[in-house]
Amino acid sequence: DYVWPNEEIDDLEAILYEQQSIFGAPGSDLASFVSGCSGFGEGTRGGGRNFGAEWLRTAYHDMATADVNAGTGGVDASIMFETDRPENPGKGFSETFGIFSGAYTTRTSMADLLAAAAVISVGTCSNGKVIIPFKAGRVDAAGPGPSGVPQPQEDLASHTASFARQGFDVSEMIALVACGHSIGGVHGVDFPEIVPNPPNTGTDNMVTFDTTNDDFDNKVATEFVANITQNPLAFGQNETTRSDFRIFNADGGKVISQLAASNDYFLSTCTTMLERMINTVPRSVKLTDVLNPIAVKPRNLFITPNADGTLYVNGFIRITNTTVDASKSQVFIHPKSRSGKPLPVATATTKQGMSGGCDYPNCGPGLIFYMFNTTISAEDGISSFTIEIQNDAAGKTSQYDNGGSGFPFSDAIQPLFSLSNQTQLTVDNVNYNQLNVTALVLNAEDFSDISLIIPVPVNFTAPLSPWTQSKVSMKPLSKVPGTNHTLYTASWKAELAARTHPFDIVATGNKGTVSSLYNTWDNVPFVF
Ligand code: HEM
Repeated sequence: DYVWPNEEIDDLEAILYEQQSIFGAPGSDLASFVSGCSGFGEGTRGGGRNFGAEWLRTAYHDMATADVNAGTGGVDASIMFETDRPENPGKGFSETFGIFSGAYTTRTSMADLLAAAAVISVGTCSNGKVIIPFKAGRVDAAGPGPSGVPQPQEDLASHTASFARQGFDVSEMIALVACGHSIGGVHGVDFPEIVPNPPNTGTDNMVTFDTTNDDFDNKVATEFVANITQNPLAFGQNETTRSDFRIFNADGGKVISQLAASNDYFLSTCTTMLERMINTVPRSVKLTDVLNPIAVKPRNLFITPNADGTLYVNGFIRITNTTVDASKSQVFIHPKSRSGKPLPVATATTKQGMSGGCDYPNCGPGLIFYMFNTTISAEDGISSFTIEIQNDAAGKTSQYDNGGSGFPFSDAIQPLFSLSNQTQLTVDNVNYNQLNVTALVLNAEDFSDISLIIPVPVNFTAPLSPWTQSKVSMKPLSKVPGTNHTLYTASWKAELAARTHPFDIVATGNKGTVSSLYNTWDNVPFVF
């Protein structure tokens, strides 16, 4: 059962189900990039690019070098090191990386993001008819893997062998290729031997696989079977590159006819095949259970000291509309003090506009954001809270205690966003991000080290790099009058390429460690 916070799934859960949000990253609506399947990218490029198709092709090319018998390869983001290979032409890969690398963190692998990209792509392009169950836990490759993405000029025997290596038999190969080639098309700029490539008029000279290039549907099969297809890999000018023709006929045309006969059958087959595709991972990788939208999830929590020895505590709780009914439920926050002394109960409220959820149907429930605030004495402090919903969506009263010990939230150490800021500066023609953080630390004398820690890539110029820590020691600023809290401050500066990875504040001493982990820059005011 879910316990908050969960490093492995919190961000991916937001990417998948909190596509529309009152907050920014990581749920900053990656799905909007593929709205309508093509996404606004097509508009700005004058047509011819379909972001949904690019994301799906990227996930497949990442997986396609898997060797399931050896237990190697699969969705591991090795594709990021492999785009200079002849088997991986086109800008679809770099466009996909460009969109998703903003969500790549120490907690979310690029491989999980590429799998999520496939899920969101197909979800959007099918208008919610294909919802691929998503598991997290993929691990990024440290470098390129073997080559082996199937190419259109190869013969059927080599395609059959290639798909067998990936774990798909002939029938499954036919289905998986039909599913993939339901959206997008072949671009003349990348494959001039397959489709005409006159001077590019801004469409990259795309010829689509079927007449519904931004609908994930079985037209690719119906038009093939009816012999009216425009699919360049089936009846293109170049016979050698008619790989779809050879593959769709590999079993005498049985599977492609079944896929053509029923769109429902096509969609359910593709759900199964694509789920297997994204779950093809190296043997050493252990995936999580299938993710589901989390019913009650704290989203942003803040503590601010007042001048009179009290602490102002406020925050947001995200609740699914299958759990809460905004029109009649009442939501209460029960803070738990450090001292053991009872604290007043806070009422959480929502209002119009404080809602979110998915961009496309069937992806997840509606989400309602509740906010609360309370003032507590700094002496009592806060260590956690529980949530009570009266008259919930089922008409009952329910308590949410996060698996028993409450939702952890402590004034032992917290960044003070109102006293922090971020800025960008240029020194000697190099652009930097700078973060100036002020933090609240309780009983600072207990600690020998208080640091601001920000993960940065080991290698800024690699397509995908593991993380290392950039650590800055925090300096005491002043005591907060009437409390045992001290303000600490530190500044961190790094080249823009280091990006704004969420930051940690950690204090260590011989009595133990306290930390406030994974604080988003979105809450830090920007100063110009
Ligand atoms: C023998 C196997 C396959 C071959 C030879 C093949 C070949 C191709 C080629 C040549 C293109 C044109 C790319 C471009 O111009 O941008 C393409 C596009 C595409 N392929 Fe495949 N493919 C195969 C299997 C698959 C599979 C299994 C999937 C996914 C399940 C897939 C998904 C896609 C998608 C979505 C596009 C459209 C990309 C876009 O419009 O940007 N392909 N494929």
